[in-house]
Amino acid sequence: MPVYPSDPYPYDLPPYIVTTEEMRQIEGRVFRAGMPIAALMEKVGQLLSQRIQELWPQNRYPQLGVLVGPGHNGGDALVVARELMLRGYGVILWHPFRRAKPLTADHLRYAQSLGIPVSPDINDLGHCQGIIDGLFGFGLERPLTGEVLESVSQLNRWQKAVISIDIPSGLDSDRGTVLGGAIKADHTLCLGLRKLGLMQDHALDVIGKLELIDIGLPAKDITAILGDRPPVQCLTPALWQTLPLRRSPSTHKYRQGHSLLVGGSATYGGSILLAALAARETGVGMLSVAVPHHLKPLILGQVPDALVIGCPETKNGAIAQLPGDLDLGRFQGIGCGPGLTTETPAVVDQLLDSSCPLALDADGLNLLAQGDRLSQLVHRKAPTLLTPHGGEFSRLFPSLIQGANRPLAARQAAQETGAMILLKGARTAIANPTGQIWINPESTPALARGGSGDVLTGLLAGLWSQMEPLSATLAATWWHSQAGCLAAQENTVLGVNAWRLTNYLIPALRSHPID
Ligand SMILES: NC(=O)C1=CN([C@@H]2O[C@H](COP(=O)(O)OP(=O)(O)OC[C@H]3O[C@@H](n4cnc5c(N)ncnc54)[C@H](OP(=O)(O)O)[C@@H]3O)[C@@H](O)[C@H]2O)[C@@H](O)CC1
Ligand SMILES: Nc1ncnc2c1ncn2[C@@H]1O[C@H](COP(=O)(O)OP(=O)(O)O)[C@@H](O)[C@H]1O
Ligand SMILES: [K+]
Repeated sequence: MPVYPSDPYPYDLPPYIVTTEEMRQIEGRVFRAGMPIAALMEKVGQLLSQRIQELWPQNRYPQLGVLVGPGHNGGDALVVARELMLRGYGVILWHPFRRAKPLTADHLRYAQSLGIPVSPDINDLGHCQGIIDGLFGFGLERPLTGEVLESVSQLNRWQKAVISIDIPSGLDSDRGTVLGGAIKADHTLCLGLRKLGLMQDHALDVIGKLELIDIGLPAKDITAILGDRPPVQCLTPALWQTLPLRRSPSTHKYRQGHSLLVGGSATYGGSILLAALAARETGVGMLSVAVPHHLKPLILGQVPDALVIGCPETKNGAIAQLPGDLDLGRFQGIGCGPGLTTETPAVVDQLLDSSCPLALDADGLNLLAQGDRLSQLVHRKAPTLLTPHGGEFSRLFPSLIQGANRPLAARQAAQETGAMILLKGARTAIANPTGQIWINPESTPALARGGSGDVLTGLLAGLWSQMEPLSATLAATWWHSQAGCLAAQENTVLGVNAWRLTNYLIPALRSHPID
């Protein structure tokens, strides 16, 4: 199973993610330059037909139902319907609309001239093995209603195999929200460039497996529209090449970075251990772990190569303070938060006051949300990363409506705080203060369990001591989810506990050739 769908991006552009408006502007340049709309539609239809035949061989999918909308998404679907019929598939069209765009109307008329049946009744598609969804693409402007909505619900109840063209119909192509109702697709064949709405956590159950179909949009048209904007793009396997895997023979441990992890408590002893186990897989030269005194034997027992700093502790077994002689200037990457509890804000204040690159997670974030710490963050000079999951993000940034558009909310939070924001989720979004956004297109629900985030914090702390912070953050996020995917592949989606995840970090790394 390819862990990452092959990305047909031949023009070495970043794998951009676009808004509906940006897509329209790019396509507008192509049409103004002379590409006939009908020609592009025909090209798109041929590309889609080829891919659908690979996904749905005729012997297993002899009868196909095609949903034909009133716009060019419907036009695409009609080209596909005709081409598949000519290749021997049984095809029936569903088109309940009274009017359609001229090009779509022409294709409908031609399909009918070829004898392809058209019905306004969705039940006439009940015998089909597969449904191709060409109802709406990025032109959907308002919620589905009436008969269209009822038919979409009926179709979803059938639970047939569904391939959506460009976007599952009913989905808002920017926000990924459902407008009244939406087709639930097994595959979404996205045309040309990924739409922002397809990268939203809440849309994933509707999208199914997302594939990009290269329709030959010239790089010059893409960069003409996107070039001067802070890009929104996907993480890609190229990140494997950025990991610090090349070492000079003459290196020594002090040249491979020194990271510090701060956390752990009587209530939460394991999370800091998980972070430490992950940090050491990054090959960091030295790893220090500051924990309450009573946890020192636990860490030493499991991570004997770590320098464990036993800290004075509160009566509840949390860190009361960092040792006075701890020189934070020795560290090039600090990860603070796993299992910390919110008992001792002074620990976070001390780290925030330091000039160290700092990643705050879990209770480190909950303490940051208290008082005016967050508003002061913009004055911090050293690189700072916040790694909230949805709940922590809402506590930190209650005014930012992340639900509808998590990547844009992360961007706004980054611009407000001057920190990098890694908003964890099914499609983790990373934003930096200049407005750039990266979205991880590939992960696994196997990670949706306690401890997964602690492993990420360890990777971040370990890589921040060896790489430039942004590259380290992107690489850690990619590495973390790829390890999760590999672990799920070999242990089922239920078998990826955080401890096992730490044991899949090196196998995931090893499974990708390093040039
Ligand atoms: N541009 C190109 O040539 C290319 C485009 N491509 C393909 O075309 C898609 C974009 O095409 P599009 O712009 O025609 O929009 P699309 O989503 O097909 O239809 C929207 C239409 O539906 C209507 N409508 C809206 N809401 C409605 C509702 N709730 N209930 C009922 N009707 C509703 C609305 O009409 P209205 O009623 O608003 O007048 C509008 O006309 C794109 O996703 C890709 O697949 C690619 O092939 C590349 C080349
Ligand atoms: N449905 C999902 N699909 C993919 N990744 C997920 C999903 N749910 C959570 N994750 C990932 O799992 C990790 C969970 O982190 P977090 O909630 O902080 O866990 P904890 O703090 O308990 O360690 C994050 O990296 C997140 O991106
Ligand atoms: K569609």
